[in-house]
Amino acid sequence: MRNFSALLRKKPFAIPSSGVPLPPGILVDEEISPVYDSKNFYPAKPGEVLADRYQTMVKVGWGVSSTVWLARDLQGHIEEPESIVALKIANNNTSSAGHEREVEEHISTADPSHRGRSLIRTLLDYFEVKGPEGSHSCLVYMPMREPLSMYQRRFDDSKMPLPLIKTYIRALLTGLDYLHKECRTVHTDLKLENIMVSFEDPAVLADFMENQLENPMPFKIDSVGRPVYQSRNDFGPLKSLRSIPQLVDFGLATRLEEDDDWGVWPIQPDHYRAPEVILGNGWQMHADIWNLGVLLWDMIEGKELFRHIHDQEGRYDAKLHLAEMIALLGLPPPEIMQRYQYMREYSWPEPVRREDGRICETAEEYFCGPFFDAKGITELHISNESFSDSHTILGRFLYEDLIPNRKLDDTISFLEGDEKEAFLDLAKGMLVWHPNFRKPAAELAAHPFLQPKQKSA
Ligand SMILES: Nc1ncnc2c1ncn2[C@@H]1O[C@H](COP(=O)(O)OP(=O)(O)OP(=O)(O)O)[C@@H](O)[C@H]1O
Repeated sequence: MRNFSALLRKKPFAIPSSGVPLPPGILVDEEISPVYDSKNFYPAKPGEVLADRYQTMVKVGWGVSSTVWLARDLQGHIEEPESIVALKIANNNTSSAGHEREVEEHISTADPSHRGRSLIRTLLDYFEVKGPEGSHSCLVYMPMREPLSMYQRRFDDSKMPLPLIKTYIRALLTGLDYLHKECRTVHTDLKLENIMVSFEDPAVLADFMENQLENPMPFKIDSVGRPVYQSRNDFGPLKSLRSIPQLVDFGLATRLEEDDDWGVWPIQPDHYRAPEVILGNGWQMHADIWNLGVLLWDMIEGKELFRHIHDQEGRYDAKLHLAEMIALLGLPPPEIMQRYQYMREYSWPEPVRREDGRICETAEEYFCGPFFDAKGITELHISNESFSDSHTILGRFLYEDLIPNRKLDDTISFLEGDEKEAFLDLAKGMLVWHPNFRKPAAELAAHPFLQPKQKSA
C-alpha cells in the first residue's frame, strides 16, 4: 500500500551552502578551544538532511565537543507550518552526549505533570549520524532564543527589569525543585550560559531563518578539509518580555538516587563552587542551591559575588575563595569543620586530572589544602571589624591574612530599603555553609522577595 502522508511530507529545499569565505588563518568558533581536534567534529553543512528527517540550516552554537544547528523538521504534512528544531551534534570521541541523553530522558519521564518540568530542557529526539571518522550522537531540542548572558545584554546597562528577574529566579527554583525532588539529580554546572531563554514570538525565529537564506554564514575550510561555519545566534531586539527561562546542559548532571548517595569529585564553575566541594565534604542537591545563590548577583547586580578568587597569574585559588566566603558569611560551623577533618584523608574512587594536568586523589590535593588547622579543638574568637559576632570553631583558618574586608550586605547596590533586605534574606537562605541548612528550592520559590507586587487599586 502506498504511504500517502509520506508523499506529502515536507521536502528539503535548496539552502545556499555558504557565504563569504573566511581567511584560513583565523580561528572560527570551536577552533578556538585549546583541545580542538578537527577530526572529532562532524563536518555539518547547511542543507544536508540528517536521519532522513532534519535539514540543517544554520549553526547557532558550539562547545568543546559539539556544534549546535537549527534545522527544519521535514516530518509532518506539507501544509503544516514549518517546524524548526535545534540539533546538538556531538563529537565522535565523547561519551557525554550519551550521559546527557540518559539524564534528559530520566528528567522527561520522572513526573511529566510537575510544573518545573517545562522549565528544564528535555530531549525531543535522538539519533546517530555517520561522519568520515566515526559516529556522532545528535540530540534534538526545541530551538531557544539565547543564553541568559546574552539576553541580559539587551537591556540598558545589562540590567533586566526587577519584576522580570524575580519571575526568572522563581522559574529556575521551580525547575530545580523538580530536578532535585522528583529526578534526584544535581545539575552541577549552573551559570548564565546554561540558562536559555525561549522565543517571545515565533516571528523572531521565522524572520531569522528567512534572513539566513538571503545572507548565508561565512565559512572556512580547515587544514584537514573540514568546513567550519561561523555561527549566528543574534536573533535581534526583543519584541516583548514574554520569554521563559529553561535550565539546559545536563552533560555534567549527576543522579543521586538514595539519601546517602554523595558526589565527591570536583564540580561547578569556579565562582559558583559550593564550600563542601572545595572542602571535600561530599555534595548533594544542596550544592545547586549554593550555585544559584551566587548566580543571583550576576542576575541582579550584573556582577559576580566573589571578586578575589584568582591568584596574580589569574588562576583559581581555593584558599582565596574560602577566605572570601568567610568574609561574607562568617566562619564555618563546627559540624562542617569536623567533617572536613574527617574527610581529609578520603581518597576518591578514581583519581581526577586538574586543568594543569596534575593527577589528584583527594580534594585536598586538587584544591591545594589544607585550609584549616588540624590541631584538636582550638577556640578562636574573631573580633576584627569585619565580623559582628564572635564564633567558636574547630581549627583555625590557615590564611586569615587573606580574608578581605567585605560584607554581604555591602555587595548590593541595585536594590534599596525593604527590597534589599528581602533579597538578602532570600540569598542568606541559599548561601549557608552547612548544606542541610540551605533552604530547598520549593521553599525559596515562595520567598516574599520573589512574589509579584500587588498593584494598588
Ligand atoms: N536549543 C537551542 N536553541 C538554540 N541555540 C542553542 C540551543 N542549545 C544550544 N544552543 C546554542 O549552542 C551553544 C552550545 O550549546 P550547549 O551549551 O548545549 O553546549 P555545550 O555544553 O557548551 O557544549 P559542549 O558539551 O560541547 O562543551 C549555546 O551556548 C547556545 O548558544
